[in-house]
Amino acid sequence: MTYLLEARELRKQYADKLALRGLNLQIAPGEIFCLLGQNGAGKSTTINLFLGFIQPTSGTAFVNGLDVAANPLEIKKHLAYIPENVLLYPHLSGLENLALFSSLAGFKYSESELLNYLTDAGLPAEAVRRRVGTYSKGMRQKVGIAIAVAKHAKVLLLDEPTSGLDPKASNEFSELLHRLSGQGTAVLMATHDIFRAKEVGTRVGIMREGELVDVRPTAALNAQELEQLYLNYMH
Ligand SMILES: Nc1ncnc2c1ncn2[C@@H]1O[C@H](COP(=O)(O)OP(=O)(O)OP(=O)(O)O)[C@@H](O)[C@H]1O
Repeated sequence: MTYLLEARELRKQYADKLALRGLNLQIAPGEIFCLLGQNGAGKSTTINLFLGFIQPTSGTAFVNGLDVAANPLEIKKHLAYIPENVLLYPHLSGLENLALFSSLAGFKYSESELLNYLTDAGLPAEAVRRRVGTYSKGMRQKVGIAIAVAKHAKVLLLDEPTSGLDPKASNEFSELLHRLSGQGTAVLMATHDIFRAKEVGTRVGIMREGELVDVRPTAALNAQELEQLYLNYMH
């Protein structure tokens, strides 16, 4: 099987900090893998290596079977990145942002198709023509998801996507992820939210000091057991 995301002995040394110590990870289509770990554990470094934002010191990150370092442009077609604060053009509407980003990815849609993507992602109809500068964080996340779906991204990389969202928005976000994973999208999500990880993830991985110290299928744990497991590793 071709994994949509794979890390082989991935290492990242910053000037004076070994941030990732030989990560091995495989994420299949339809999986939602949640990375848990304290501040500084190496979660964002992992995501940034898959995005090609930074270069590995050694080892390889693969997206859809392609070495990220050797195919920096090609892999971007397969990826959508949703950070805590989705970066959009604030002076453009949600509709205009979606039109712009999907055309940059090579897709031209009619207005009604664009509207469908936005409403499917849960953006209220009243907001679609409003400037993004007036949107809440949850609304920007929804535009981010609409962009991911419109560009047919096979992989979603999420860094703290639900941090600061209210419970309803966070729950809607989880439902969207479930829907996308049902269609075969692979998701890697860094989060501090153990409850959300248990609820949305198919597997959770616990990172400590640049190492993946435990990986579990979420179905095998309840939220309390997961919290206990996490805390045990943090001592
Ligand atoms: N550009 C950089 N230069 C030097 N050190 C860095 C750099 N980026 C990250 N680090 C260090 O690498 C380690 C891993 O950082 P990383 O951001 O991956 O952690 P994280 O698990 O995402 O943390 P958080 O939960 O706070 O986002 C930390 O010790 C951090 O200080």
